[in-house]
Amino acid sequence: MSFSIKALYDGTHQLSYSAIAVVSIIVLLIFKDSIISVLLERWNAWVYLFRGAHMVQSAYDKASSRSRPHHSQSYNISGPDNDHIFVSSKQAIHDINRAKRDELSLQCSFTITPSDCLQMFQPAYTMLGHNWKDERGAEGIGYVRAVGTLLPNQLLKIMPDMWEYAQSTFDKLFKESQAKTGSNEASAYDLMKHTICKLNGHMFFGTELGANEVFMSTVFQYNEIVLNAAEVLRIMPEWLKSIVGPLIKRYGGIQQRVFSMLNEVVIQRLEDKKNGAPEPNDLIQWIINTAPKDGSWTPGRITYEVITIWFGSVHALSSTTAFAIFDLCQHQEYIQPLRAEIEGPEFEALLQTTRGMPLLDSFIKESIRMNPMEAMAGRRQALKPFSFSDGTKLAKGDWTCVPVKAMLHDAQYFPDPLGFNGFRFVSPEQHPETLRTITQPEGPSRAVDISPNFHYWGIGGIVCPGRFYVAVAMKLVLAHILQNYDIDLVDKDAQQSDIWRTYILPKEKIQVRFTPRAI
Ligand code: HEM
Repeated sequence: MSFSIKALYDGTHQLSYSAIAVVSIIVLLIFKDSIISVLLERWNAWVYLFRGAHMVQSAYDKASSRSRPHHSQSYNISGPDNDHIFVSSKQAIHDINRAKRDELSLQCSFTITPSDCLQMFQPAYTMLGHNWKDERGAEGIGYVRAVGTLLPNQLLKIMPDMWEYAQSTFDKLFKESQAKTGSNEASAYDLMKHTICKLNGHMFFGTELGANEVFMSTVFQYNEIVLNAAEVLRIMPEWLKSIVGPLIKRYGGIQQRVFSMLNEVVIQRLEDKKNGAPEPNDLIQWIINTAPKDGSWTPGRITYEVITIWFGSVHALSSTTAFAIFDLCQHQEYIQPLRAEIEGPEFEALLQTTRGMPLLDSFIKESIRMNPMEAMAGRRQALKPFSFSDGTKLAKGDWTCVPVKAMLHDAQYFPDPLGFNGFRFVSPEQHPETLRTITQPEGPSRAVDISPNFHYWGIGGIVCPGRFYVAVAMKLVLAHILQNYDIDLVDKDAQQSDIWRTYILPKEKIQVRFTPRAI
């Protein structure tokens, strides 16, 4: 055996081992603080993968206990990809909103915009290598008008079909599950993923593809692959990613099939538009109509835009609806007043106006408040050094965001923050006699409203334009279930969510008993 540290080698291994040990201990003692902090940081970054949402909450609790109300201090949380400096005071959020475009990027952290794609979906391997420019707006934000203006404007027209799909899809899926398992018990999350996929399929892809069983089942599989594969790829070092990524890209030819089928429709639609043919009412068409006017987008580019919005929409909506089903099971006292609302004139008002059903709306908002599927919102990156009014500083490249879940569970904004008060967002006069719950001090509000305490839909310049559709889709699906089934959790004590990074997702294995009602 030979040693490279010759100076420590005196001919007897015994002595050289001891010398190395002594030197190592001295080095460790001198650099102990830095070594411990590096190890802790790395350790925390990995713990973050499994407990990110809890870490955000406990750091928020600590910071809040040190500060005056409404002045919560900022704090830093390290993740494997990057650190995040969390801010939550009104002033700090105001600082983010008034930041100039060259100070804080308007990149979007959620599931939809180009930068999300780059980080969350790993498009190089999950979207046939589509190369997005990593800046919101770099290639136009027509999609915001498509989803936030054209879709709500058309909701009234597409709602009768949505209602039809909500009913027929859920019942069909339930019967299939019943036939397979011989019982009324089924995974609520799985049922919601399929139901929402069908509902959204109609709104996104219209009659050509929305009603095409082959396309819809392929796009469902594609959804599952992208979300799971992208997370696996995100934690891999680059060299391993370059080996595993191409395998995912080729997996079953699914990406290619979805792309080709959709792209074919886009090409046909562009042709029809040139010829002045009547336009269908779906997201493919709205994206075509809001693409840059200079015609710089190829059919492929339009196809990718539709696919990206598709992923975020199905994933977020099915998780949120599954959580609402868990809440209905756990808080059975709300079922009777909600059924009364569905069976009364309010449901008709919803179908006539896309608005209405204040009790169900409040229940959904409370479910969202209790189970937001993300612990952080409003992520922005400092493009140059940036100072908040309270002195918190961001160096160039740092990320900042808002601890959305912790704020939704904070008593200074929501009385009885950890209690489920399904009708807290309607006025006390609207509370059914049998069920009086506490209300919000600021007065009634709707699930889609944005307010200084409710950052669930994003903050400042980037808020979810799909939220109007979300509210309608959830109301229709929940109304159908409430009207036609008694529901019940099979295991009332089971943990209902999984945490991955700062995402909080419903557990797939949670079974709900859907007992058809004799109506
Ligand atoms: C419950 C379901 C949903 C939740 C919780 C949700 C949440 C969000 C949030 C928090 C943002 C802002 C991102 C940020 O600040 O980092 C966002 C953006 C966005 N969402 Fe949603 N979303 C949902 C469903 C949908 C649906 C169904 C659609 C499409 C139909 C949609 C389309 C979009 C788009 C296009 C953006 C980007 C907005 C922009 O860049 O200005 N979302 N969403």
